[in-house]
Amino acid sequence: MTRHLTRAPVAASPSFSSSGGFAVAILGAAGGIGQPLSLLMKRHPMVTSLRLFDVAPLAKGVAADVSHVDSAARVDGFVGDTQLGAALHGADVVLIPAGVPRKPGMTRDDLFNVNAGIVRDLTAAVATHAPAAILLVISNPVNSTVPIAAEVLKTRGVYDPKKLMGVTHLDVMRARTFVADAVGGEEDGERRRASERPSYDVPVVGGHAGVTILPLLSQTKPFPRGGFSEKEIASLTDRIQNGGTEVVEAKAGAGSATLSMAAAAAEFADLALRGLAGERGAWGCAYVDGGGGSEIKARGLEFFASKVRLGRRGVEQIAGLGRMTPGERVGLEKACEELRGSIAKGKAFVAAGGGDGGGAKK
Ligand SMILES: NC(=O)c1ccc[n+]([C@@H]2O[C@H](COP(=O)([O-])OP(=O)(O)OC[C@H]3O[C@@H](n4cnc5c(N)ncnc54)[C@H](O)[C@@H]3O)[C@@H](O)[C@H]2O)c1
Ligand SMILES: O=C(O)C[C@H](O)C(=O)O
Repeated sequence: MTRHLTRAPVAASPSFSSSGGFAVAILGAAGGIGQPLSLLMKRHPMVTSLRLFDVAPLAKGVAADVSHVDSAARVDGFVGDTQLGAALHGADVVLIPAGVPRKPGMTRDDLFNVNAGIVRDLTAAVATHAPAAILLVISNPVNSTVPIAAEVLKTRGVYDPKKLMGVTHLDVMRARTFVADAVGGEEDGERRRASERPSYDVPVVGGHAGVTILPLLSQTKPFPRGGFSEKEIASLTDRIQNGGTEVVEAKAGAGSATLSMAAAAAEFADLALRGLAGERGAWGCAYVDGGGGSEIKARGLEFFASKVRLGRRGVEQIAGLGRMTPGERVGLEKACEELRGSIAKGKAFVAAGGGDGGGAKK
């Protein structure tokens, strides 16, 4: 473990919640997402301990680098299985962006063979060293990696469905951006001043892959004057569902979304931290156990992305799907059908291999 102090060391307590701050661990901190996410979490005013873990030795360099940013958080770098337990010990929030990203032509499910084992093993370590932490899974395919994490936590007897979330917030961020661009536009080629740019909230439910990404444009707030035309609905839905592929193709083999993902993960982690601190009104969309409420439960789907309110115990309230248009209902059918298979695949993976977590039991 390499320790970088940017302020006087805080007391060696497993959790700093009582002193007004939180301990955050990032597993996969040396990666494309992990690095900018480390920077953003270092700047978060509620973070007093930031643990940066990776199998790559670069995690120590990232920790050294980020530690020079002038904020309260103590930054520690950890490398390899033997340091994973120390990285996790007492963490309040654990973010997992570890795993391989897509290349052009691949689906997120094509990452399953590599990333399923990574998420399984890291979750096993979380179960041992930070069983009460809020666990935010970024690694793809999220629709399957979250069920994998749940099964591992169940095997270890520490599963709290309120504390496990798949991070789908990038879909929400994209929806906000694309809707604002479409509705606000740029007039006469002149760039609007930032203060004039309209801002919209669009719930995105379902999951995080292709047709499972279901933007509920009819629930956009504030609802744009004049609404959306059928053509706009079709093109916005398509762009939100394929935003990830747009970036994968633009990066041409060098990876997938990293910077926007780090921004989205940091924004979602902020909601989780605010919830932990007891703030009311920390609502966001995430892929959770029981998501979508009774309508989705009746379909037998255990996981679904929907609007959730975050609080001291993690997910404290799950919103129903609300009124949907006939077109959104068609989308819901497609999303549920695909999700059923992805969830089953994740669960079967753990059932076949056990939830013991291979090499990362520490
Ligand atoms: N949820 C989302 O919206 C979303 C968005 C973008 C990317 N992703 C996913 O996030 C993952 C990471 O993407 P990236 O671009 O950062 O990839 P990357 O290859 O740049 O970084 C991954 C990092 O994980 C590390 N790693 C691998 N195995 C590990 C282990 N067992 N323990 C700790 N660290 C380990 C690697 O060393 C590397 O530093 C991918 O699966 C990608 O598909 C998800
Ligand atoms: O598209 C990917 O593979 C990465 C991520 O899931 C995204 O939506 O950007």
